[in-house]
Amino acid sequence: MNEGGTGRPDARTLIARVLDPHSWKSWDEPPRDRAAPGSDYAAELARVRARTGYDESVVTGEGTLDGRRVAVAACEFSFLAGSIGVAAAERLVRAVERATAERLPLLAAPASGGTRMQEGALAFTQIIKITAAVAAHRAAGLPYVVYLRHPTTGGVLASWGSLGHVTAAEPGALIGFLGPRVFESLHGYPFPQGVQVAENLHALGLVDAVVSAGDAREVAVRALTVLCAPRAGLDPGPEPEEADEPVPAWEAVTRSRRDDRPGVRELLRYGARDVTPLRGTGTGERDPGLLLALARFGAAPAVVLGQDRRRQRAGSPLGPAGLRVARRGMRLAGELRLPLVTVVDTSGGELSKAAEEGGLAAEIARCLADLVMLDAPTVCLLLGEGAGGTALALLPADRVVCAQHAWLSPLPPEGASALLYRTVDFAPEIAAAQGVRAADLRRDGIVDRIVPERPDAAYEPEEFCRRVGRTLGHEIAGLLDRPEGERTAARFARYRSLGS
Ligand SMILES: CC(C)(COP(=O)(O)OP(=O)(O)OC[C@H]1O[C@@H](n2cnc3c(N)ncnc32)[C@H](O)[C@@H]1OP(=O)(O)O)[C@@H](O)C(=O)NCCC(=O)NCCSC(=O)CC(=O)O
Repeated sequence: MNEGGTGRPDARTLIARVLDPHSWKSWDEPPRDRAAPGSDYAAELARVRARTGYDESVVTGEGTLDGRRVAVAACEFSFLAGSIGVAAAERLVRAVERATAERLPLLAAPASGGTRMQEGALAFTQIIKITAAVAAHRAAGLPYVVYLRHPTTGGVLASWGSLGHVTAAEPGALIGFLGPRVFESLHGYPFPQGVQVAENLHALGLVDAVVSAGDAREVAVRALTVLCAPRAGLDPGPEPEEADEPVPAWEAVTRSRRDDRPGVRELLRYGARDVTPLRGTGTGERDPGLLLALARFGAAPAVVLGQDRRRQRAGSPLGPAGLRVARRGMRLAGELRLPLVTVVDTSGGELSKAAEEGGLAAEIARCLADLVMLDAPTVCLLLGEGAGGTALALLPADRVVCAQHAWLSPLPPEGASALLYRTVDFAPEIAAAQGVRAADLRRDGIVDRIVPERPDAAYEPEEFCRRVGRTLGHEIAGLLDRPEGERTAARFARYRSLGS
């Protein structure tokens, strides 16, 4: 076991820690060096090979992870800083192509100084073929999970390091495009501290998690349990219970606003399993009001994107970034043909200069468009409040499930009252007149199923969340058993016929 005196595992040690014991099989063939015989570079390669026991900066192969066959590509930093020349790139690309051909999920663990300087421009362009191979793997609907290790820089971060469906990073790892040593030599002063650090990238929504090498196995197992879950033949369980007693509209509105009403976090805690939270857009934007996660409801896998009412109330109203996070979830679901569960629970979107300038209305439009067009089974859960365009943005699913006291309305009832009568006093009457309740929504073909509250989700949060989880699992299993074309045609017909 070589920790290189850094406390960080080398490539082989990391692979042995993550995969099932004795399951590793190398795919590596001897590298075809670009170094001219007798050159300094050839001598350097020979020295590094003798010193490290690695024949190149990249190690590839397969093994099992909790019994599941996976392909693996990892960098070895002690070998010329994990830099990527033609031979390393060729090895990497062959492994990605083999993973695609054999329909294996791919785990990548880069740690690199980027393009290998000794090989110049041709090495630089290898980034393209690596990216193309990873893109083709993803386009084949196969999961790609990345663990960014210390340090990951340059063209490696700008290609296979940044293309994961899920991306974790090593604690304290230096992760940045520009090598800080290069920056300092060029400019004469150091690059700002605390920028190119895993924790900062996590805070900003550029990576999903910061995970020690010791915990990487568990995180990968959990993510793949969802990403690789069967997409057909799931047991839908018994027919879920339904609520048939309509409640007065204003009662539903007031109950939906209780502080102790369970939200999307409680739903994931009590009603789901194998939850992997994802962070932000993955491209540097986040919004605490929108939670994104992988999870399972019973056996049914899902990408969950949920409006977190508590976070919204605590000063993070749902803005355009939140809807861009939601659209990341939609892309993930579409690419991997994973069922999508959207959770609506919002008293309305952010009303501010920043939200307007950030394109809130346009993001609502793009969410609606992405969701109605999505090539994946979709279920919407109306969980509580459902006011305005940011609620509607997550609604148009194949199936819509509504909690008994949830509601949907173009504005909060107080806003509608103010709009019509210049006072909020008529909110209860307006709520009743606008047909916002679960029973009204079902009558109008907007909702398919109402989940009972006994008598209020706030009184029975755990049991209510389990009931909702069972209902979502049932709906997903039913959708997965329908041919995709039929499912999307039905979705179109459903929303085309609203009101007609
Ligand atoms: C990655 C690092 C932060 C690691 O710093 P450390 O202090 O841990 O290690 P170090 O700098 O001593 O590097 C270890 C050894 O690897 C060598 N080394 C580092 N990066 C290399 C590279 N890309 N090609 C060839 N050798 C490289 C160093 O010269 C050194 O050699 P020796 O031990 O013999 O002294 C730093 O090396 C660095 O800033 N590298 C440059 C990163 C970068 O800007 N890459 C962009 C490349 S162009 C690219 O990738 C394309 C693009 O940007 O789009």
